[in-house]
Amino acid sequence: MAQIIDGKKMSAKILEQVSVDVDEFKERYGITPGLAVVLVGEDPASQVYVRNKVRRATEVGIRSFEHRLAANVSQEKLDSIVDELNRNPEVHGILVQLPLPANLDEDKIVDAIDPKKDVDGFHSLNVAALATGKPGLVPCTPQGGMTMLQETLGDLTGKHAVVIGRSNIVGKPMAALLLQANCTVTMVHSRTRDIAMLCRQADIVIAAVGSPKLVTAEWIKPGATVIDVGINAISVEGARKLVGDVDFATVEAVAGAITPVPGGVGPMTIANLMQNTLKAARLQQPD
Ligand SMILES: Nc1nc(=O)c2c([nH]1)NC[C@@H]1CN(c3ccc(C(=O)N[C@@H](CCC(=O)O)C(=O)O)cc3)C=[N+]21
Repeated sequence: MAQIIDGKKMSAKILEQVSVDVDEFKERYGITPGLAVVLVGEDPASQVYVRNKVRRATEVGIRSFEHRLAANVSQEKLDSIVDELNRNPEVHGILVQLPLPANLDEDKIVDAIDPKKDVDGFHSLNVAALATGKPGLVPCTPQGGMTMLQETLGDLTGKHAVVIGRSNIVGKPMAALLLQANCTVTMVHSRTRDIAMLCRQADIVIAAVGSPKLVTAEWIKPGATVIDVGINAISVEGARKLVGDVDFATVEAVAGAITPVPGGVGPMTIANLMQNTLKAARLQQPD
């Protein structure tokens, strides 16, 4: 039976520290860190995430600014809101909830955010910084996965990590962080031949594809650490259920350690968002 890596507990610890650090920041600069969340459209899952982010922000003493826009908002309108948030000195972090409706240009909006306020770490300059090992804002979900790995395994040097999925928001930044931590990194994706064979060689498996229960016990080397980034809403006997990309029930029996869904990477993402907001607020102070 695998050790369950408790993202709820781990994120609570991070949030406690952020709360202390926010107090210190307020004391030092006389400023409250601010996070703006922009939500376009009415996707119910997105609304849940945004509500959670706002709640956590309040808990740690970060002021939040919510912008809810109709799904048919124009690119110009969205651009002008981002521009206004860039210039607002009370806003230190800006998050535009993705995905955006198809008529909007996601890359353009993300690159319009001031890189110092880019708490998602999605701006081209932050992507470049991560790829070249320079300081910058790091994407929250991959950072959360790394914290879970380091808390569980300690030093990751020499470990073979297989990342399933090559998205810009999880797979690629995750691979960059693992590489930075001296792992040997293999990336596998929909066009990879024999994913199962490659995964079985991994000390660490990161599942980030958005395919419910894709990873089964036969893919996992006994004792390996499994980080499940998938958040898939499925319907079980008419009820909405959240499952990951990993078939938890079977994999748990072989893995050495595993993250659950819910209660795994999700809460870590939000904790890191708060950490990034404070980091961004510091970056924007003169000294
Ligand atoms: N610009 C942008 N940045 C994001 O970081 C971003 C985004 N867009 N779009 C959507 C995804 C998804 N995401 C989640 C965050 C927390 C949980 C989370 O805390 N989940 C809880 C359960 C929540 C529930 O019950 O639905 C858990 O796993 O335990 C889930 C998903 C951030 N995202």
